[in-house]
Amino acid sequence: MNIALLGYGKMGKTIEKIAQERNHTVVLKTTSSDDTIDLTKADVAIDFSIPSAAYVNIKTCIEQNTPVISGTTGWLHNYEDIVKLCNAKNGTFLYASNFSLGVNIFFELNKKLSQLMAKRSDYKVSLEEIHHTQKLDAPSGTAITIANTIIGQTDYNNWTLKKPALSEIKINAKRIENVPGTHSVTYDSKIDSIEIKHTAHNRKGFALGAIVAAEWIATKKGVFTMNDVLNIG
Ligand SMILES: NC(=O)C1=CN([C@@H]2O[C@H](COP(=O)(O)OP(=O)(O)OC[C@H]3O[C@@H](n4cnc5c(N)ncnc54)[C@H](OP(=O)(O)O)[C@@H]3O)[C@@H](O)[C@H]2O)C=CC1
Ligand SMILES: O=C(O)C1=N[C@H](C(=O)O)C[C@H](O)C1
Repeated sequence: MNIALLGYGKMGKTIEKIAQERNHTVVLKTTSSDDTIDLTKADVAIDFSIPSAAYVNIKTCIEQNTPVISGTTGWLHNYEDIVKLCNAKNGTFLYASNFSLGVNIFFELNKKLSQLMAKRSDYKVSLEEIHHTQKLDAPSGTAITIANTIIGQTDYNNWTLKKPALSEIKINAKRIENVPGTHSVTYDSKIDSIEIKHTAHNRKGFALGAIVAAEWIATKKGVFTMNDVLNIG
């Protein structure tokens, strides 16, 4: 498969290595210094760029009729626009806040736990995410996915980085040098605590998941999620 990498930073470089190990060819790499994207040679595009660039990158892929997956976080206020464009152009698009298999299993645990805790008003939920200090957005896209799942299953109606109201989920976003990504969900009562936690030891899980998703969407049409790729959920 010929792959275009939109964004060639920490993730772009890790994805390139895994793509080559799986006998794919990287035919294009773009960074902040590229004004144009020519996808003529690409079978699929993978966007891991920055929040302010992702929308244009994804839109360009759809307009050039190239299946695109995006792992960039912090641009989701434009997600519905992309879905509309993709459907109108009969294109192919997949977004995931986290491509790693481990986190996608963790998402399912979070869903099940939130169902079990839904009516347990003696427990208060909170989230913590820890990432490296270069990260541009807070909270992480993964933490937002986790919080939205809990909101969908319980009486919580919002998440916040600030002091939470009773109906809000507090997200603690910590920035520590070199941490690839750690997420935990804690339910606290006066009697005990229940915690689930995922710790990424490096970026290989994110990158492998992105390549597997790119292989999967290359021949499909529509808007997809990692649940479609991994057949879970
Ligand atoms: N969904 C998931 O599983 C994961 C998501 N992420 C997300 O992926 C994104 C990238 O992460 P990471 O690789 O660590 O970040 P980096 O900062 O290491 O890399 C970002 C890259 O994007 C490039 N870039 C900036 N503007 C543009 C543009 N207009 N077009 C194309 N490329 C551009 C930068 O170029 P330059 O060097 O010139 O500035 C750089 O190469 C983040 O949003 C992060 O949250 C990260 C890990 C996993
Ligand atoms: O910026 C990162 O590094 C990561 N970003 C994603 C997020 O915001 O959830 C996924 C992963 O945790 C690493």
